[in-house]
Amino acid sequence: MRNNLEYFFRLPLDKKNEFGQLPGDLQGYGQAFVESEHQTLDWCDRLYLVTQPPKDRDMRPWPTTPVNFRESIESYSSVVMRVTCSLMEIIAINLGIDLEKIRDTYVSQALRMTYYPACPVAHDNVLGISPHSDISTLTLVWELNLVEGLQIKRQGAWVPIKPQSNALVVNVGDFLEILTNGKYQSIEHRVTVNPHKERMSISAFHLPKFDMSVGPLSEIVGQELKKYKTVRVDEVAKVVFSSKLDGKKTKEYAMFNI
Ligand SMILES: O=C(O)CCC(=O)C(=O)O
Ligand SMILES: [Fe+2]
Repeated sequence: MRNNLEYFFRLPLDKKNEFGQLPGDLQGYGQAFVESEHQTLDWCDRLYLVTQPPKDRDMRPWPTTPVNFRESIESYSSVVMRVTCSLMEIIAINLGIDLEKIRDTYVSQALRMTYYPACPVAHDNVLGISPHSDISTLTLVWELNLVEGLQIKRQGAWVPIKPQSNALVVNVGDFLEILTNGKYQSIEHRVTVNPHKERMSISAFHLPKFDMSVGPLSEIVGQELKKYKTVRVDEVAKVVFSSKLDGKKTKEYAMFNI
């Protein structure tokens, strides 16, 4: 997978554009979230694909170069889905809830593969990815070439996450925060640029079924006050995925404080 992704990102632009995003569709190769000519762009290239469940796949933007790329995306997708299922089982036990109650909340998966070129004229305003929290239940991030850049916000300060070989970073997403009425909190994060080294990562977002609504689980809320409204997943996703990632904007749409 690592070699295939690297090979793909190094192809000439016209070859990559054969699998480019089409207007109105987020899937494929490109720089998402370009709203205006005046906005600051994130310093990265992306390949975004919906990978699970298999019936939701649109194969058009799945690259055919290198030849076994599709196969490796498919097997990577199933492996991270299995890891996610195990993590969600542990989370359900930890919360003292029946897994069946949340099984539908991580059945969809999308992979965002990102290439961050080295940025020799690093500038304070340039970021690999602007601060945001993920619109997911759980996100598993693989920092494939072990280059630093990912940072999480902890007690108001940015803390670098040191890449580990043979390890994935697990981010709690906004839907898990909503479902658990804030018991699990989504994490704000960003990616900084590196003046010398390029960086590659794959984020696997696990999301609820698109046509369902998600709100705090009654078993978890109990006598507490509900902190979030019940929202339709497709509506939240439409708003968030079509706007530039930005911590505040995501929170505005996803946190739903009453
Ligand atoms: O590149 C990374 O390490 C994280 C990327 C990320 O936050 C995202 O794709 O949402
Ligand atoms: Fe993220």
